[in-house]
Amino acid sequence: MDLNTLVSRLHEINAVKLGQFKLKSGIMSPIYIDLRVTVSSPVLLSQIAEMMYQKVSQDSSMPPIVCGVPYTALPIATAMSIAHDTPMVMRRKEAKNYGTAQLIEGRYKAGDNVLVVEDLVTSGASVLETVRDLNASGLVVTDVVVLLDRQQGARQELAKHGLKLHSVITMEELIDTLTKQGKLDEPTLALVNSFLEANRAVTVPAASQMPAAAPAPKPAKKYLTYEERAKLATNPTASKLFNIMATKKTNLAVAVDLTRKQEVLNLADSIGSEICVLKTHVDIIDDYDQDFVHQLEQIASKHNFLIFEDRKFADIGNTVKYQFESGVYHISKWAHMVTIHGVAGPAIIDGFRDSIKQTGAGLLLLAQMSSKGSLCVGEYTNQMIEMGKQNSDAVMGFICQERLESMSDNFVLMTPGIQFNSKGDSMGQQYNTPDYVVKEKGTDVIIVGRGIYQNSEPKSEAIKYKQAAWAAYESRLN
Ligand SMILES: O=c1ccn([C@@H]2O[C@H](COP(=O)(O)O)[C@@H](O)[C@H]2O)c(=O)[nH]1
Repeated sequence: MDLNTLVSRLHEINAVKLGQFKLKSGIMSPIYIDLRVTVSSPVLLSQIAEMMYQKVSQDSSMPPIVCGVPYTALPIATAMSIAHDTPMVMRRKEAKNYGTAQLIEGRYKAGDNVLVVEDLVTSGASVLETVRDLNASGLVVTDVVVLLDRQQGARQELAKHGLKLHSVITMEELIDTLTKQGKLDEPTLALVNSFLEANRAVTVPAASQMPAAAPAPKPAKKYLTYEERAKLATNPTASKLFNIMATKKTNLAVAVDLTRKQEVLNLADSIGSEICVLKTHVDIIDDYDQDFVHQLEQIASKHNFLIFEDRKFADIGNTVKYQFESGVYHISKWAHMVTIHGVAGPAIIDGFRDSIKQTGAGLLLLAQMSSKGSLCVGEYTNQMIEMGKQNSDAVMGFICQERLESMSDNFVLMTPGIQFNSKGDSMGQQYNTPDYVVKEKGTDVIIVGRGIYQNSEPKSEAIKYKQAAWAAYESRLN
């Protein structure tokens, strides 16, 4: 099929849309190419796949495996794979948290070269996300093929990572052809041209960034040290916490769920040398006042630990802003980190931005919970991880029960529901041991409550938890 026919067919099936459209990069565009509709035109879909295959074969040698960028390019890659008997692998957008938990599905071996197939590119961000996961699984990517290059910086961005972009048609060619076919009127043409001129380079969002100059792919190292993670952290409190853990050799956080302020302060001072974080629920303290916070801050700086208010915010952005900054507790003034649920959607994070900009505090997203029958599982968990990745300046990590493959090393993983000698309580709490969650499940910080503060010797019990969690961390490095 020639380009003229291709453009006609795309126009006929309404894949070329004119109006105002928000692109993945966030910019508004007067033209939008929606190749998802091609799934309803199988002959055209297979012709598109063939044109893309031929394009790569002309310019380079065709890699032996194809991988479509989810989701629009999956049918294109599948059509190419079937027509040429070229094996395909599939990248999951989020690793599943059951079964094999693979990010890349299909049969392959480290070092195999994969052609990345995408419908179109603007900044190149989606392609880079897929390349990053393929690389992390030991696969090599040298070539990327798209139907349409929007000519907004992707070619240059991909080249920085050693990736050659092949495109069947460019935006200029598409516009030119539509104009010649009488499908673009003068005012629209002027609008599209000035948009393209003003948006020659669209920035790749931080979440899609890969190290410049694509590294020689090698199987990912499983565990980094906390010192190394401190350097990767994208939130200042995450970095601080990794450093405190490395310096004090402790990955123990204690949940002090006591109801009198003096009890909390006494325990904080007694176990302060053993912990990296002290977790509070200030709304359960009967005699809470600002003096309590003042004293707790002094104890925290004396022993070099961080204060974590486990408030579990869950409302709309505007409300959580007040809950965080105002009221009786003024949490934003003293808490180094707080927990939030994602049920309200990602805009909840905007409620914290003003404060966080000033203090560098961190948000912990509840990706999983320790209680029986928790609804924070499966796709919800995946969405929380994605929310964290999209806001990695504000989000320092996750409350979770296991390290999932999609949780990158810049995040701190904190796990409640820890006791040596109990499996749970009568109200749904479930317990695991420090060794199980840190070594077997790969999380970073254990959060222990009643196992320590209800013990008759809380300090010596804290030392036992600290030693067990640290030994689990050290042994997973080997
Ligand atoms: O999934 C979650 C999230 C938070 N928590 C909190 O951790 C402590 C655990 O206390 P224990 O006495 O060790 O059971 C408590 O403050 C919870 O609010 C959790 O348990 N599970």
